[in-house]
Amino acid sequence: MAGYLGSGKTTLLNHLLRNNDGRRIGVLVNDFGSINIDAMTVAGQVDAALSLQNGCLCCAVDEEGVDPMLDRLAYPGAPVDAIVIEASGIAEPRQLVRLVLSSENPHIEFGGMVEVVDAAEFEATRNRHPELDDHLRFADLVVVNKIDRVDEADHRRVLGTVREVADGAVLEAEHGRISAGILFDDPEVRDSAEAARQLSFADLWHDDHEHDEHMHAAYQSVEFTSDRPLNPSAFMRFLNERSRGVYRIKGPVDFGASGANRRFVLHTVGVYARFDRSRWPAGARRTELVFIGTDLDADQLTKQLEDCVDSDPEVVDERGMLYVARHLED
Ligand SMILES: Nc1nc2c(ncn2[C@@H]2O[C@H](COP(=O)(O)OP(=O)(O)OP(=O)(O)O)[C@@H](O)[C@H]2O)c(=O)[nH]1
Repeated sequence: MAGYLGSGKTTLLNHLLRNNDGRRIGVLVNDFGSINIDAMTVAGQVDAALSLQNGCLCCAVDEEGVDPMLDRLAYPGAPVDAIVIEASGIAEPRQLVRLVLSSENPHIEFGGMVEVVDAAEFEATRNRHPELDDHLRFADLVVVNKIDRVDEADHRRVLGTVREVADGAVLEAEHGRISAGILFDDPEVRDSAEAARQLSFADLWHDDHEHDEHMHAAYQSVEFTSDRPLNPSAFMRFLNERSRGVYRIKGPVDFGASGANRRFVLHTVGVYARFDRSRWPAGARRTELVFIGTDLDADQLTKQLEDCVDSDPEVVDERGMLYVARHLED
């Protein structure tokens, strides 16, 4: 997560921690001066936070320190489901994403780059920092925050400009209240002992805002399933041209004989796309994709995907599989 000084990164982070829907969220910040997650997580005291085993792991890191810190948070049976890295106001988001993507830790999956923008300061910030446009283009999700601080005309203008410049999905928010569901997968079902620990975390949390579920900025999810294989060329064309509101896509894809009857599990965030190849469990061979994003047109998406169904799945589409192979995990 990135954003200029005072845009509301910490506020958004605190909102996610409080409204985690049972997800255990670890936190990495590279500028402790700007973060006040809670008195219970004293700056840099990773071990103290770890010993709470409740999903909030705070530690001061510089960018070079990211990989070892990720290794400390992500391992089989780790106490967190998702990690939020908050870049300081001046950090270069690209560098941070490169570090996450280049992590060799098999338990790390890139979840997306979120850029937080202050709606009231947007134009002034953009004048002072023309590179903001680059950051908006690069972000997988832009959160236009502090909507309460602008009048309707400014609101419309700022949102219009952001939508024009940004390549990814755009959400508006007040006090960083977005739904955790757009960023994170559903929490795993845990045993009651762990659920109790999560509760004690919520109890510990110093909540100084009214909790109002209805204030969460909405996102949509659209599901597509097909028992008939998809044509790889058609599907890769669809992926390349997917609507910019699509923040994430995940799920298995059946490419039929073209994919040597294997299961290709797709995971996309913004423009990033990856396939993991595996075998189909008995009786479960079908394409089952979930699309998560903003401003999604469910009918259009469904129609586009139906058009990807292979009319001749026994004919091997080698060319299409070459495109798929570019996104295969090593
Ligand atoms: N009115 C209003 N104030 C907000 C909103 N979101 C955050 N703030 C306030 O804006 C100030 C800055 O918010 P932070 O969350 O600390 O911003 P930040 O991006 O973490 O700041 P740095 O870490 O300094 O870059 C705080 O006083 C917040 O309470 C919002 O949507 N509306």
